[in-house]
Amino acid sequence: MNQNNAAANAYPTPAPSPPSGITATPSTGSPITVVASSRAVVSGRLTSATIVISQTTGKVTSIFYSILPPSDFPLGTPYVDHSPHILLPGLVDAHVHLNEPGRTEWEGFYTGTQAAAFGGVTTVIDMPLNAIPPTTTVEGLQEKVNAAHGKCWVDVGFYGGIVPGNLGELKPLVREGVRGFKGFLIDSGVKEFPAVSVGDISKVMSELADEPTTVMFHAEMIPPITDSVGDDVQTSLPPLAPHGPLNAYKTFLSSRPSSFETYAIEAILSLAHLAPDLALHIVHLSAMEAIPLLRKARAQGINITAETCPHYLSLAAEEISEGDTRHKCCPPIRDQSNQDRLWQELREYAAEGVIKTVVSDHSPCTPDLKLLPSHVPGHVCAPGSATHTPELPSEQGNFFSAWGGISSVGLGLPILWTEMTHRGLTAPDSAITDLVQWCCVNTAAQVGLEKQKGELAVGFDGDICVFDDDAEWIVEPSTMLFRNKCSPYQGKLMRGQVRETWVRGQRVFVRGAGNGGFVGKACSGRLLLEPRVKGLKRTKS
Ligand SMILES: NC(=O)NC(NC(N)=O)C(=O)[O-]
Ligand SMILES: [Zn+2]
Ligand SMILES: [Zn+2]
Repeated sequence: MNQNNAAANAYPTPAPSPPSGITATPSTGSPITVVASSRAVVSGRLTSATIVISQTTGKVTSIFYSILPPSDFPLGTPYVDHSPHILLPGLVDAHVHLNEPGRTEWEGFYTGTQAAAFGGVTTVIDMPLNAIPPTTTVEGLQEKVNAAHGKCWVDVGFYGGIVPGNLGELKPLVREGVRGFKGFLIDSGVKEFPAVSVGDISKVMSELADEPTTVMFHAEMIPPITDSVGDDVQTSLPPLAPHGPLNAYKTFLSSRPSSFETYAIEAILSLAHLAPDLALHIVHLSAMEAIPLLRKARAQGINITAETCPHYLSLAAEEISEGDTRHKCCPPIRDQSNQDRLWQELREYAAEGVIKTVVSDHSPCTPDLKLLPSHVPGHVCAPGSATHTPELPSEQGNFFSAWGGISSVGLGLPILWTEMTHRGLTAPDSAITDLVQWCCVNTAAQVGLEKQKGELAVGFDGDICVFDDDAEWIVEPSTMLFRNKCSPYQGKLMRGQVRETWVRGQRVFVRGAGNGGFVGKACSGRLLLEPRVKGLKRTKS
C-alpha cells in the first residue's frame, strides 16, 4: 500500500482564490515572495501550487492549489513560476558527521552545509562523534555551537552522544536542545566515543523514559559464540577478524555479518519495556534480516523505527572492486538481494514498514585515511611521491585499516531518484511523494521538527528544493562540495538535479549562478537549539 494514498484522498482541494489582504511596503521592500509550479509536493501529493512566503518571518503564509499569475500579487512582489520543475520541501538530512571542531580537516560546518544546500538539503542534524570533543556533555555541545556560529549555509541541529559514564549529561543535553541521541554497541572507530554495554542502555532507557527525544543506536554487536567443545560462551572471540585478502570487499563483508545487526537489535528490543513512551530508532540499517524483528516489535506496540541510507539502496557488494575503500562503511553495504529487500520495505510496505527515513550518514575523512590504491579516483599521493600512497603498499586498499564512512551529503536526492528510475519506480507520481516522506516529513519528525520543517505547509519554514527530475549529470569533484572529494559516487551518472535551494524564504543556492551558485547572504543558516517539546511525538506512519 502506498502510504500517501490516505492523505491524498482525504485532502480537500481548495478552490484557487486570489490572495487577499497582502500589501507591499515599498519603502522596506516586498514583505512576501512567491514561488509557483505546475508540480509541487504539498500534503503528500503532487499538485499545482503557488506558495507565498513572508520575507519577515521566512514562513509559508499561504498555499494555493493552482498557479496564480503574478498580477494577483502586489506590484513588485518577487515571483517565479518554476514549472515544470518540482517544488519539494527542503530535505532534512538527519544523519551527518560534520566533524568540527577537532577534525575540521575531515569536514566542517561551512563545506558540509554548502554540500547540503547544493543537493536541496535545508536542514542537517550533526552526529555527536568524530568532532573533538564529542557531543557527550553540555560543555561539548557548547563547543560545537561556538564552532558552528556564522559558518552554516543551511539550518543545523545537533545530536547528543551516549557513552559509558555520561548518564548525568543526558537530561541537561535535552534541555539544551539536542534533537536526539546516538550510542554504539560496537567500536565506533574513534576513541573518544566508546561503545556502551547492555547495562548502560538499560540505565539510559530509564533516565530518558519520559523525555521528548529520540534514542538511536548504531546497531551492530558482536554476538557471543559457543565454542566447539562445550557450552562455554566466549565473549572475547577475535572480533571482526579477516578471513581472506584484506583488499577484497568480500572479506570485509563477511567480517560484519547481518547477525551483528540482528543481535544488537534483539538486545535493544529486550530493554524497550523500560521506556514504553520513548522513541527508539536504529540508525543506518543495512541487514534485511532485521526487518522482521522490527516489524514484530512495532506490531507489539514498541515505539521503534529505522533509517537506511542511499548507499545501501544504490550500491551492492558484488560491484565493489578490489581495494575500493570508498565503499567502506559500517554496517557494510551488502549484496544485491539485500538492497532489493530494503527497497521493498520502503515502497511496498510504506505505511506498515519499519524503515521510515533515508539519511546520508555522510561520514567523511581526509582521502589518505581511505588508503586508496592509485587506480581509484580520490587517491592522493604521499608528499614527494608521484605514484602511490600510503607509505606501506600493503595497506593500500585494505578494507580493515581504512576509515569507515561514505561521503554523500547533498547527493541523496539524485541518488535515490536515479535508482528509482532504474527500478521503474518513478511513475506514477507517488514516487516523488514517497521520497518526500522518507527524506523530509519523516526525518523532520525523527528529530522533533515536525511542526517547522519537512513540509510545504502554512506556518512551516519556507525551505524549498526546486528539483529538475529529468536533468542528467555526472558526479565529479566540482559537484561534490564537501571538503574532501572522495566518494563512491564519483563518475556516476545521476538523474535529477537540484536547481535552487531556499532556506526560510531566502534563496541560498542557484545552480549556475556566480560564486559557485551560492547567492544571497552568506552563512545565514540557523542553529536549531530550541528544546524538543513533550507531546510532539514522532509520527508513526
Ligand atoms: N565514526 C563514524 O563516523 N561512524 C560512522 N561510520 C559508518 N557509518 O561507517 C557511523 O555512523 O557509524
Ligand atoms: Zn553508526
Ligand atoms: Zn554515522
